[in-house]
Amino acid sequence: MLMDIRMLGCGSAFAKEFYNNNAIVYAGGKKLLLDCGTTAHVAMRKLGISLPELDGVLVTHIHADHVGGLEELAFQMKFQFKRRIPLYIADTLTGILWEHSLRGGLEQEGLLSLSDYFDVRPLQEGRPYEVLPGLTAELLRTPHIPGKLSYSILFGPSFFYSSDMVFEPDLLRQLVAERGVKTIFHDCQLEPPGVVHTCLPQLLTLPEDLQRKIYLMHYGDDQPAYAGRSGEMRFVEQHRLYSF
Ligand SMILES: O=c1ccn([C@@H]2O[C@@H]3COP(=O)(O)O[C@H]3[C@H]2O)c(=O)[nH]1
Ligand SMILES: [Zn+2]
Ligand SMILES: [Zn+2]
Repeated sequence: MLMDIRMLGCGSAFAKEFYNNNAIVYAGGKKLLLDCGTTAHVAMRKLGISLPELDGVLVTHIHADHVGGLEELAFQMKFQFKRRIPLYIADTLTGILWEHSLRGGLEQEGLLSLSDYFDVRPLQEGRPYEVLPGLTAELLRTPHIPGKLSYSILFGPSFFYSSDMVFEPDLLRQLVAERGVKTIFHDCQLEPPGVVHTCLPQLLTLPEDLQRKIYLMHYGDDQPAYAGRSGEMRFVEQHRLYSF
């Protein structure tokens, strides 16, 4: 077994029935928090996961449903648990995360940078890094919002986790054909048009053998109405443990 993954939430940014689309990745007996949105701390509490259990946090891009819980993570780790947790993030995003998102809350006398709170591990796109024992993560820049950096992740040899991204059918085909990807967790806006996300009707145009590899996440509160309407693709269930 390569890795396990449990979504803390599968909801879109504004979903109220589902938590933010964040996850815990398990490998080698360790835990990686994958994005840390506004609802991440409540969702972890529901699952009985306490912050000292985390062995790292990886951030895909800077939207509140993916980074809105980082201030609490930083403060709790700094002052309550007295630990600098590894923060894996694209090298292009470290400055933006601090200057445009976290600095307002975290900066104080003696604490002037991201590194004062986190053990920052900048990742270069296209290179694999060991983020948990025996598990690598490779960032792939994928399009989301015009002018905004966002990175999807290839875990190990065969698990692709989309960040928020627009429909990129050629990339999905290439990942399977050339990179050996066997499983894809993909964001999915249920109703078109897919302007900054991939929407379900677009994913339904993919060939069935590719659809069978895809699990849908980052969906809206109306997801139950789509049961049986996702072709060969399955919806990820939040809090369920998946092994790949
Ligand atoms: O140009 C824009 C920018 C943003 N948005 C909305 O804001 C949300 C931010 O989080 P998200 O990336 O999960 O989803 C985004 C969309 O729902 C949008 O519709 N168009
Ligand atoms: Zn999002
Ligand atoms: Zn986003």
